[in-house]
Amino acid sequence: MIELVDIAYVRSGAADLAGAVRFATEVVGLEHVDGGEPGVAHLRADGRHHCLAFVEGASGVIASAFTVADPGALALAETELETRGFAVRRGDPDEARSRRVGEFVAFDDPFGNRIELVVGQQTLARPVRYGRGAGITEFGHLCLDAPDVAEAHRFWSTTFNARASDWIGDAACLMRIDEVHHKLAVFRGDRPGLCHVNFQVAELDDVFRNWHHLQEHDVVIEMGPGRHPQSGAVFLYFLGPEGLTYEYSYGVRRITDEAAWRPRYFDPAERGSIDMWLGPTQKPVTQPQISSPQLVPEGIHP
Ligand SMILES: O=C(O)c1cccc(O)c1O
Ligand SMILES: [Fe+2]
Repeated sequence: MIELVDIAYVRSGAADLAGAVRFATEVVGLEHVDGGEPGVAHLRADGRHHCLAFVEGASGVIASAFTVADPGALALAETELETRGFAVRRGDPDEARSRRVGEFVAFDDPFGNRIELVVGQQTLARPVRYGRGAGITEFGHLCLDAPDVAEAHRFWSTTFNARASDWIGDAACLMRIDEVHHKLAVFRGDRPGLCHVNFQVAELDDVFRNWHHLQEHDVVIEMGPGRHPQSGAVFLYFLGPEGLTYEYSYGVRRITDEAAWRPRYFDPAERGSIDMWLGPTQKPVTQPQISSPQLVPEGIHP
């Protein structure tokens, strides 16, 4: 079993790189860390050098990354994935540099989501220069799509150390890799892709201030403000450029008594199973996984 220590970043293709960066900084509130790398923009939310990278090119998610403990753990992970029949590719030094990691490997999950396992993700010592006072405190979680959520849970909980914290029937599984209620979620969707990236905010008020700010800037609100009964977080989903859905949330549950926690099974047909405030619900837009032919420069295919 491979131990995931944390989420690291999402890498996403942007047809309009400047527009994606403008939205991520001025609307979402992230910092643009200028890495002097043409065609790549790094966005920062917390101590990590970045948790979101836009790469100029076709829109779509390129990869979602998780941290493992150290190079030894990464080498073991590589072997373990190969033993389980996955094609694994080691990133080359230029690719690792662009990701601000020491080393990484890439593979596709059983549903076609490109996953990267990394070690040595850079931390920046200086405080985050948030693009706007949205109240962001950290990169909270990422959510992938898969056609079979139970199968996705089986994959993440047997190959990796992910544990189900809660289920929304066969529509979603929320999984933890540390005390946070979930750092990884899988939503049911026909095709692989990134359902959303989540940023935690400091106060309840931030969610509502951000809601007004988004409305003033004509941003498409996909769902919320509402409260998820699973993590207990107050949330707001909204659609950014390039088909990327962002979520702000406040007040995510921490599971401190690991042995005592039992996952709950919410009924997706119950009104309120995703929003206790019974707001209008719709599945957030998924940013499709970039298909492998377009991935050649970035991809794992020889
Ligand atoms: O925070 C949650 O509990 C949650 C529940 C359903 C869907 C989500 O995206 C969530 O973040
Ligand atoms: Fe979420």
